[in-house]
Amino acid sequence: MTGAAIDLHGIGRVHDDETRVVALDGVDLSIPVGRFVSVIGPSGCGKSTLLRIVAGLEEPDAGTVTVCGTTPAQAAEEKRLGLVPQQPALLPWLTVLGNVSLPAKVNRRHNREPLPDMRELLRRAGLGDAMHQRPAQLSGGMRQRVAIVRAFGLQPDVLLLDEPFSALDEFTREAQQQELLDLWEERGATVLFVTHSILEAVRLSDTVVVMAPRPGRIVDIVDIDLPRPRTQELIRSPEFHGYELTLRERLRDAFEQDGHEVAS
Ligand SMILES: Nc1ncnc2c1ncn2[C@@H]1O[C@H](COP(=O)(O)OP(=O)(O)OP(=O)(O)O)[C@@H](O)[C@H]1O
Repeated sequence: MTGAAIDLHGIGRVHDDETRVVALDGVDLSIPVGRFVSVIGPSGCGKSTLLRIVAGLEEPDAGTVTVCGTTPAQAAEEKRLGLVPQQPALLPWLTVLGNVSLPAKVNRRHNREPLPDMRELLRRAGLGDAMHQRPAQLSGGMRQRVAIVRAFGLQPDVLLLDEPFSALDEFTREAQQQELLDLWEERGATVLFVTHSILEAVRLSDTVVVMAPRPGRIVDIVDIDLPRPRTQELIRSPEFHGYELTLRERLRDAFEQDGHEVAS
């Protein structure tokens, strides 16, 4: 597949409760195949709504959305789409191995590539010893890692992740970021990744999309023109720091537009 993996044109979404919050307004975004794109922005600027629309879990009120050249519903049906939500929804009565294996067992996949070895994926995610435990026996961070392995296990063309590492301590977070990058590079998947962390966005992404709230919209798109792998040395470099500063400025603008005062 070539061209855009995700294409959004004029996306609008108003939540139809009494608040009539304009969660998204006039969102245009085209993400080429294989790109790693992060979305950052103040709380409530519509990041999760955007992800849910791409995942086909919510319908936009305006505009069009295409995923892998088709509708989100069709892409999801064909298992081209994987979603890691903010709260991992694991089945409590299944073991970790059972949880990550289930989607591939119950769904027909769009291609005939052999399924990955789930045990191996779990070991790589540091969950080898937890394979036969149930979700209730795991920490929040471990549950989130199970959700990531489950999404990757389906080998989707497009992977959507909503703040997947926010519950992890710093070192586990770094290890999981690396694991995600390794899987992304191996698979050539397109990734749309929501985060609140500027460092995480610069470390992982080809492109960072900055959003602002009320109405939720895209205010900037910044390409991260840094080589990979993004080593600790690179992370400490002036070039890396320059991108962090740029994004911090753009985010500050987004906060101020939302009526917040930001200390300098
Ligand atoms: N189901 C819903 N019903 C009504 N309003 C909603 C609903 N879901 C989200 N909203 C509102 O839409 C706006 C965008 O919400 P969304 O969750 O997409 O933001 P976000 O940028 O992901 O926030 P956060 O960073 O806090 O997760 C917010 O004002 C939120 O209150």
